[in-house]
Amino acid sequence: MPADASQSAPLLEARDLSRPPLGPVSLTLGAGRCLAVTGPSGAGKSLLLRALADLDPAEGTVLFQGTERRTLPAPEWRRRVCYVAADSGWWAETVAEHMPADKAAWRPLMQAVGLSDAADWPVSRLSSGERQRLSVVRALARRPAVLLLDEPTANLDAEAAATVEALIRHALDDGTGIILTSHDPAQVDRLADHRLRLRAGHMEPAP
Ligand SMILES: Nc1ncnc2c1ncn2[C@@H]1O[C@H](COP(=O)(O)OP(=O)(O)OP(=O)(O)O)[C@@H](O)[C@H]1O
Repeated sequence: MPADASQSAPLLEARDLSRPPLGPVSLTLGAGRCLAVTGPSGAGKSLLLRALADLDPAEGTVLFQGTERRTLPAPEWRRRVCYVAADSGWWAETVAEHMPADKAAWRPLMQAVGLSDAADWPVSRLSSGERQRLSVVRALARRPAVLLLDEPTANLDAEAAATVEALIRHALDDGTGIILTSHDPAQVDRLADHRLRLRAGHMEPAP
């Protein structure tokens, strides 16, 4: 049985997704639902998120609201299905240069993660925890329909992690579908409606 995090029509659906050593994996995700992908280090969690975002070549079928991934140009797909790495890249000089032109889309999010002054900061000064919080802000500011969060609080202390979890909850309330990986069972309990457990690239039945 595929892991099922859908409530109504699926936002995202994967059928027999495979990218050795990952797969085959099948799942569905509905609007406003959160699917947690768990499993030991090296189980294939990041490979799964990257395959869903079309960042690596993969076999199988992935659909966004019934539209197959291969029928859409990659940038368009990634606008809808947005992957946020645990340690994502920053290429321009300042934080603001990575954000959309509409400041209203991201100023409140920056404030929510305790970084209201960070817009003019050079990216070279960012700590790993600041980078991680701002990566989530950067992704949410573009309002993707599906957000794929790879260990979104891995570099954060409890207080900063709570601000990111609050953003995640807010996005879920707004109807965003979220798939996250986590090594923190308590976080999975707090956020996830459904779980998918991987081991050595294969789906394990939920405990
Ligand atoms: N490009 C690649 N080609 C072949 N194997 C890869 C590739 N990238 C990663 N792997 C391997 O696939 C396995 C799964 O990697 P992945 O990064 O998805 O693990 P993970 O579950 O996210 O682990 P962690 O919890 O440590 O982040 C690992 O054994 C890794 O070495």
